[in-house]
Amino acid sequence: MNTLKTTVQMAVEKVRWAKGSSLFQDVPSALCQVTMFTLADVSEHCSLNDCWLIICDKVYDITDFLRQHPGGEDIILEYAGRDATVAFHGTGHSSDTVQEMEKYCIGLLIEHERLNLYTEKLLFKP
Ligand code: HEM
Repeated sequence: MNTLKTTVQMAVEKVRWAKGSSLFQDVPSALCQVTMFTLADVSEHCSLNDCWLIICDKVYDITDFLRQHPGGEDIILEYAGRDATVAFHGTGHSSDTVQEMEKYCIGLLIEHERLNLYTEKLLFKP
């Protein structure tokens, strides 16, 4: 796996995301570690038993949730291993879901491969 995780990157990301996202709220900064993934990393997790998605540049491992998804597992599997931002927001998920899903977040997309860094702010915190 090509996972990139360096001290400098983690420090920069921590500050950025603490400002713009609920991801690290209430997490003591000394314990705050951000794992970076490339698109290639994420693409390796594209099956029913190992399913990652990218939504707003965050990486989610939803393997444990997949079979309980109210919209069905097939619709998510179409996006397994890749970016599902537009599909996720296009299907009008509730704000409760947006908060709850943070427990599945395992890290961030590496900066130069991001598309939607500020989208979360625009969509969820008008
Ligand atoms: C982390 C990823 C996801 C989570 C945690 C999630 C969770 C949920 C939840 C809790 C609902 C019930 C409605 C609500 O409260 O929002 C729902 C509905 C739905 N989801 Fe997702 N979802 C995810 C990704 C996706 C993706 C990528 C799609 C692709 C199009 C999708 C399509 C749908 C559809 C179509 C419904 C409506 C089901 C219905 O009302 O019959 N979801 N999802």
